[in-house]
Parts: sequence; structure tokens; C-alpha cells
Amino acid sequence: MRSSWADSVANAEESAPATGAAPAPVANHQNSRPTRSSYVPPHLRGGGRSPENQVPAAAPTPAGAYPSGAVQPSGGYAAAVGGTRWAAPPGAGSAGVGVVRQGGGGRGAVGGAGGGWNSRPGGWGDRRDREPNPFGDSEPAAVDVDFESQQNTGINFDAYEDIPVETSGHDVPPAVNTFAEIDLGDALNENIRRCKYVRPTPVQRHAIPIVIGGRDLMACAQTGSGKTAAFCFPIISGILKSRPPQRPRARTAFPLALILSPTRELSVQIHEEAKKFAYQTGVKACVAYGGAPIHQQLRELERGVDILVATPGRLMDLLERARVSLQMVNYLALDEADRMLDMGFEPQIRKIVEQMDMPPRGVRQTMLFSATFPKEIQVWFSLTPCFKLHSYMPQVLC
Ligand SMILES: Nc1ncnc2c1ncn2[C@@H]1O[C@H](COP(=O)(O)OP(=O)(O)OP(=O)(O)O)[C@@H](O)[C@H]1O
Repeated sequence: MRSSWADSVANAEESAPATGAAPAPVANHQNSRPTRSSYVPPHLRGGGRSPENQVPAAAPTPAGAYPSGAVQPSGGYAAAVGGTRWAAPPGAGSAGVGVVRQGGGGRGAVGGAGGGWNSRPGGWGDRRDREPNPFGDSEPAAVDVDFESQQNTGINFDAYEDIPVETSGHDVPPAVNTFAEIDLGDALNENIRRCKYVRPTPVQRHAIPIVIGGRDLMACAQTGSGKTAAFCFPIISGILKSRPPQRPRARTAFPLALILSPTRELSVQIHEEAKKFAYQTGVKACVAYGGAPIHQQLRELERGVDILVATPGRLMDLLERARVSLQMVNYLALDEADRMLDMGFEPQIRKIVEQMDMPPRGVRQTMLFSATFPKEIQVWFSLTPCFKLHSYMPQVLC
């Protein structure tokens, strides 16, 4: 069972009630998410790398690119939570670098007025009857499914209220206090209920309105703070409310959203969550990662995909085989964005975003999520042409 940010807050409060100190996000970092427990945030590293980080060989850092290949940042999330606003990267202007964390909900009116994805040609709605129930095989598909009831029972929702959040950027869309404040659509709301998400976490409260408002964002929040939903909800709702693009029935897959993550384990986790959030909506999520036979992933992609969760290396393989095209990607999300750069994925990320057929910034929406955003990472995303976050009027949420 994974621990949550709220658990961390509760624990921190217990350990330091007298000081009233803000919860130190790093304190519980190693306890949450077992599959990522070996990961040590860059700002905590003493120079060594955890075994998990020895994934793809880090390419030599070119001059002028991501600064100081091995990130040894000062500040980062801990400083931000403590109340210190992130330093604006050079050239970032007054907008600063945007960050949004913890998402929730889009506006898709599934089955409502205006038509949902399932009623549209080109969708995968006709497959819903055969859609495996991600909440348990023993339950009927659409009736009171117990969505991993043990997973969220330990969350202290009251602790959320005291978590300090900072945002930056112009005209930041206001945060919401409940999922009901955002029209996410019946199907997504039903899945939120099944997930037992009573109210949004801080990053969700801030990030979801920002993304739904069409903004790009950089969001920094601790592991277990609900970031996955923060980017999945707006993506799913956005897909549901948009007109269905005509996608050729070819062997090439044309996802509408791309979620990049640094590791197979994280990709699988995101995919599992995305399947729950998108259950019975007609929105289909697929996953592609290296270290596993590609053929099964190819077969799955051939059946259609709306949200593709992928590691950079395997995605490059698929792109070079012309089995995936990014030309219809409206949403690009990078989870653990700092870690991807730290692990040496910069060349792949640049190629995927700059040199393939992905729509440019301004056309697509870009979301960067991470537990830490050291200054060097902020600078990289601000100066790299395909991101240039400062020109997006981005938001910062810590
Ligand atoms: N609004 C919510 N209410 C209750 N539980 C939630 C809510 N949002 C997320 N959770 C749960 O909190 C746990 C942590 O969420 P999640 O894995 O998305 O965190 P995360 O910030 O993405 O962590 P990581 O940094 O490891 O990716 C999960 O069990 C998830 O189901």
C-alpha cells in the first residue's frame, strides 16, 4: 500500500507539533510508493546513484544544455514548501516557472449534452463492454465497484488544509475545494467516487483548474500527493469534451495524450491509475516501456489508444518504427520530469518533443510534474525551445 502526502503531513505534524513547521516532504519520501523507494531525490543525493537510476546510460551533457549533468541542486521542493518561492529562471520574466500538482478532474460530459467521446466516431467506446474492470474481477463492471478500498483509507484529509501551496504566473485560475466544482462529467465523477477520492489533494485543487483552463504548468509536490490524478483527470476530461479527431485505421497509433515517465515501474503505475480513471469512459490508455517484448505492446497499440504512457526509449523505438505518431497529441505530461533529466533522458526528450511530429508548444498543452524541481531543472525547461515554460504564463504550485 502506498502512503500519501496526507500521511506524510500527519506524520510530520505528529513529530513537530510545537514548531508548526511545514512538513518536510523528503521525510517520508522513502516510505511512500514501494516501487520507487530506492529513488533518492536529486537534492538529497550525496553524489551516488541508486540502483534504480542506472537505467539508460546518461548521455554526456552538451554545453548549454541541462546544466551540470549530475544534479546537485540547492533548494527545490523543500525550500518551496517552506515558503520560499522558487527563483525565476533567467529570462523567465515575471511569470516565473509554472508548477501544478495534484490533479483532479476535467470537464468531459460523458453521455451528457454535447455528446461524449463514446458517441463520437473514431472513439473506442464500442469496446467498453469488453473493458476489463480495473477495480476487481469479482465485481460487476458498473456497480459499486470497490476501488482498492485499502489504498486510500489511511489518508488524513484534514491535514491537507494546512499544506502551504504557492503558485506563480499571471492570472492563475483559482483553486477548487471539491471535485464537484469542476464539471468532470458523469463517468469520470463515478470513477472518482469508486476511487474513494472524497476531495482533491492540494496539488489537485490547484493543478486541475489550471490545466482545464488551457494553461501549461510545472507542478512540484511530494511523492504520494496525488499527482497522477492531477494530470490524468484534465487529460481524460479534455479528451471527452473535445471533438473526436478522425484517426486513420492504420497500424500507426495516434494518441491524443502522451505521458512520459522515466521508468517501467512508474509507467505501469500510471497506466493502472489511468485505466481506473478512464474506466467506462471510452478513453483508452496504453503503456509502452522497455525491457519487455515489444510485440505485445504493438498489438495493444493497434487496437487504439487515446492516452499513451511510455518511457522515452521505448517510445523512440515505436516512433522510429512508425508505429506511433505524435501528430495528434494535445496533452504532453512529464512525470518525474527532474528525474528524467537526471537519468540522462534529455536527448530522447528533446528528440521526442522537438524532432518528431508532435504539435509545438502553444498548440499542445504541457504539464511537468515532479517531487523536486531544482533550479537547474527549471532553467532547462525554461530555456529549451520546445518547452520554454516562461512564455506559457505557467503556474507554480508547491
Ligand atoms: N483526492 C484523493 N483522495 C484520496 N486519495 C487520493 C487522492 N488522490 C490520490 N489519492 C491516492 O493517493 C495515493 C498517492 O497518489 P499518487 O500515486 O497519484 O501520488 P503521486 O504524487 O503521483 O506520487 P508519485 O510522486 O510517486 O508519482 C494513491 O493511492 C492515490 O490513489
